[in-house]
Amino acid sequence: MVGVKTAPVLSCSFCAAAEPESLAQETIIDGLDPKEATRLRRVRNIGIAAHIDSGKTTATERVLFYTGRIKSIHEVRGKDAVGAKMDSMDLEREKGITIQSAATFCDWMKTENGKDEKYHINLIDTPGHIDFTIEVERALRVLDGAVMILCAVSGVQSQTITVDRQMRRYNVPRISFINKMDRMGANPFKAIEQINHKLRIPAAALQVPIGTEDNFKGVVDLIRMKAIYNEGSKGEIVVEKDEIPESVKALSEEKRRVMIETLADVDEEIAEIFLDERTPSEEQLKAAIRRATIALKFTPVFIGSALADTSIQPMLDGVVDYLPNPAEVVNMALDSRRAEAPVKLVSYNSLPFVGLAFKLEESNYGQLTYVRVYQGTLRKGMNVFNARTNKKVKIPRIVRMHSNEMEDVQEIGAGEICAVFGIDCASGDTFTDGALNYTMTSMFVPEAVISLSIKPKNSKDSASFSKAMNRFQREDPTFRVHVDQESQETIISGMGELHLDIYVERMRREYGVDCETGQPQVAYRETITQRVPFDHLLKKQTGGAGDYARVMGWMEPTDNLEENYFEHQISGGAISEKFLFACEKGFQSSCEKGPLLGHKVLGTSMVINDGATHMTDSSEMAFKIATQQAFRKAFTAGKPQVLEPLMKTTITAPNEFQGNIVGLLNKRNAVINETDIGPEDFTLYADCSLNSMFGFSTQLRAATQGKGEFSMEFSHYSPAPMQLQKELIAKYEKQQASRHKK
Ligand SMILES: Nc1nc2c(ncn2[C@@H]2O[C@H](COP(=O)(O)OP(=O)(O)OP(=O)(O)O)[C@@H](O)[C@H]2O)c(=O)[nH]1
Repeated sequence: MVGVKTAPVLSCSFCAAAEPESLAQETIIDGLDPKEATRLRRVRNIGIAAHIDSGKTTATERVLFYTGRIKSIHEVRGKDAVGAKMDSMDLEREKGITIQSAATFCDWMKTENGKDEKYHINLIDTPGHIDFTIEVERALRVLDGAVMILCAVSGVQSQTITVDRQMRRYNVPRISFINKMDRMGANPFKAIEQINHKLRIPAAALQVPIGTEDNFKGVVDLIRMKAIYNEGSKGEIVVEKDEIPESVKALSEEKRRVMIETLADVDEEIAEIFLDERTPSEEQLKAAIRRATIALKFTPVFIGSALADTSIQPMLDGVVDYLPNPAEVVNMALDSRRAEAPVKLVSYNSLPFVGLAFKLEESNYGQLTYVRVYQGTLRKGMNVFNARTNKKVKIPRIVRMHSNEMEDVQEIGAGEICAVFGIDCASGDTFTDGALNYTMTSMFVPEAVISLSIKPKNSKDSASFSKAMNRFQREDPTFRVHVDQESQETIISGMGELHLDIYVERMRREYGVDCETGQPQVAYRETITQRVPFDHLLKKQTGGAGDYARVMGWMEPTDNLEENYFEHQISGGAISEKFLFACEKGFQSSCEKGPLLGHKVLGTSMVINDGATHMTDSSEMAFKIATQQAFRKAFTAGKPQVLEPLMKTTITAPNEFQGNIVGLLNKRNAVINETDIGPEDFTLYADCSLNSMFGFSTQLRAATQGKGEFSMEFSHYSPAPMQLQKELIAKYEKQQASRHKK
């Protein structure tokens, strides 16, 4: 069985088109040329994703140290004030949070059957905070597997649930690592129980801890039944002992049984062995764990403490043993020459090149584009085609990234990740060598839900301000900038307050521009609820050439609240193609700023089915304006309403606070969809309007003695309560009136 990796939009059509049988044929590594197979077998592209502060960066620091990529370990917010390698931005080091995902690579020597085998691991450390979720999305889009880190005390937290959703969206197999075993109250089995029940993915420990908290010394490997300890000042020496300490012998036997039982539920071979009451061999167990993990049916769980330098190396062995190599994941593209038919990409160096630009970053040497090579080889000096723009570009320089440092390389093979300089493109563009016309589906970009007005305090900084805005927008598809035509204010929008704050701060630090910002605003939408016919004539005769355009048709709500739609049904040539195009432009620009509040229009369609043109007075401008005027009139007559963003909200807290939290949510008119009550903690899933969630974190803290936490993710737009609509409209009208007076 193989994992099929697609972006969400196309997953259904791909699943329908791709029979598992035929997929398997082309992706079984043994079918490849033996040299390619050996190379690919030793490559892993993985990401590390988790709830905020679970220890992703701390664990990555150990991985880099043990694989020899860095010479010493520096802690996140450590006393030496250096900061972890992967948090390379000053702001990240100060705040101790990861903002941008950082890519690196390392080689891991694994001893197999007494022989040392070298594995090449491309690794991306992603941010935990929901506001930087696009970084996780784009990493998961191009990675073949992931390590999901959980805290041994907190277990599955609100953001773990979001990360879980993202991993499912891109069909990413995962191993789990329960970190912070040295903390007071550490309980890995509670966390495993939560993975099973809250995330609903079968999980079982492959290890049992030897001691906990201050006494955490190592782990028992349940497959080989050996004790594993770390020695040396930084845990760099792994010591294996056949002797399992008496204190954990019974627990190890019990958890080994649980591991086999869990595997028997998800793997046929182990199920048979289990039913025959035989004992599976080490090889059988490892093969079953690998099969089930890659098939997304199971997650093996490792246990350790990154800060205490304990049991990181076995987790790295787990990456190699249980996460897929690039040939074991099916990646699909669409063939534009064959009506966008789905095609499988094969990680063969000798095939025509196909790569995906998944992340852009401004560096001191120009724009850096991260590329995942899915097929063929990317060589320095070669010409590649951007499938979106059809433009040819030469690849001047290829580097492998090591956080903010880079290493030049001549070429990069299929299944690998690199960065290139000097190509102009957008995030999500597909590149090919021109022989193929393939495009890859791009990643899911969540809606921006918060906006604020911004301007430089000092007008002399305008040029740097624009430069920074352009750069941030190119790099981050969830960060948007526009100028409000009426107020002439620059408005930035993004995923949350922290997201926008970070950009304001980066503007100051990286470009020396201090900014003034307005109050954060919710990104409302406007829509109509009724079908309205229109017949609008624009006619101006003021001497000389006049303006003439007549447009007829109707406007109505669309079935979904996801987009707007324009169509013309003109047959007799009453309006020419050129003018119809101007009408469409008029419609699009009207949708940018709705009549009710000046927010974007959503879920509205316009059909033009008749009209009139004047021989001399009609122009594109006249038709554009006529359409805008018709839009305004029809929209106002179509019982318009304000839509507000509803957020999928996940809250976790100890059980005793359930009443308080339900009270808080009721006050906000939230819809509680589900509550999971565990032995100590509960998780509550609700839809809340973003507007009602300002200040929620402070109230949640107060209501739970600081023990509750929550995360929010945009879900959909829904009509705002009548009272709020009235207030918002009245406020907007007042603003408009005072603007016109001025
Ligand atoms: N006790 C203990 N603390 C740890 C461990 N691992 C990490 N920490 C601490 O937890 C805090 C967060 O660690 P990070 O590595 O920054 O976590 P992160 O998941 O990368 O954080 P974000 O990227 O901001 O989400 C830091 O203060 C670490 O020192 C551990 O094994 N034990």
